[in-house]
Amino acid sequence: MPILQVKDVTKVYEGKVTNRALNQLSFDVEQGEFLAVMGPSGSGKSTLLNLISTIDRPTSGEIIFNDMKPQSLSPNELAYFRRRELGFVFQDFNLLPMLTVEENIILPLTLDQKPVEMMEERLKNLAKRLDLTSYLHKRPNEISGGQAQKVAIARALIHEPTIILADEPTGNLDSNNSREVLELLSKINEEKRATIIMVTHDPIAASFCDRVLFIKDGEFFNEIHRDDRRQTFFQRILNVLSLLGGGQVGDLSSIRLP
Ligand SMILES: Nc1ncnc2c1ncn2[C@@H]1O[C@H](COP(=O)(O)OP(=O)(O)OP(=O)(O)O)[C@@H](O)[C@H]1O
Repeated sequence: MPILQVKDVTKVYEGKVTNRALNQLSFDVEQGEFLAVMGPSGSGKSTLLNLISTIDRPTSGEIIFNDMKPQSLSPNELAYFRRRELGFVFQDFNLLPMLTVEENIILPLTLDQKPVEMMEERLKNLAKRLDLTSYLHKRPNEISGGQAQKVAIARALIHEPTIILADEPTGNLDSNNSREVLELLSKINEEKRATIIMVTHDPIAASFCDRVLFIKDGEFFNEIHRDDRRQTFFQRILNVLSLLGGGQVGDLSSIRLP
């Protein structure tokens, strides 16, 4: 039974010009999968994340989450559902500058008024696993971008969500920090069987996933599974991207992955 089902989802933005951002898109995500979503600019990736994260509603079609339809929830139930079931990782980290690293990480539990012992226990475990212990008392402006993204990942994990949604999580990082963050996401995915959906423009980032779903003009274009070495998977991702158009695949095809 898939953990997430996107069924015939269409999203039309009405305005002076009607814009069909997604058109009858369907796919499933299994528990424990690490899925990348790729597509040219304007292909509907952010729209899709907004629908999965219940920030917006489809015009038609359904999104089913663990056998449940979030669209049928009341606004209050929906806010709780989002806080409880989803973890978010953004390109620009979205840490609160006035809070310490530690306070940022436990924020989802603070908002849910969880017991202090639970917060301390989970914080201690995560900080150790993600190697954050030495800067827990610093503020976001006192740490590097790579460290900030690790803090954001810890915050996304602390309430043990059903799905982690990551929107270009390496978009603001250099290649070393990107690799560290992607290795961390892979480790969390493998060890905790956490389900991760990651939107990315970066084929190297996508090569860390189990599957890549490609969309074009709001429609399903292709999907490929990683059943071989990462280098081969990376080359296959580049092949699909070159069919999709709009990238600089030629510059990347000679890259050897570390
Ligand atoms: N709120 C909105 N109102 C009207 N049109 C929108 C809105 N949001 C997105 N669109 C349009 O829907 C289409 C898909 O946009 P979306 O942002 O989902 O693409 P994307 O694949 O995430 O692009 P990018 O990679 O550039 O972030 C685009 O044509 C965009 O202009």
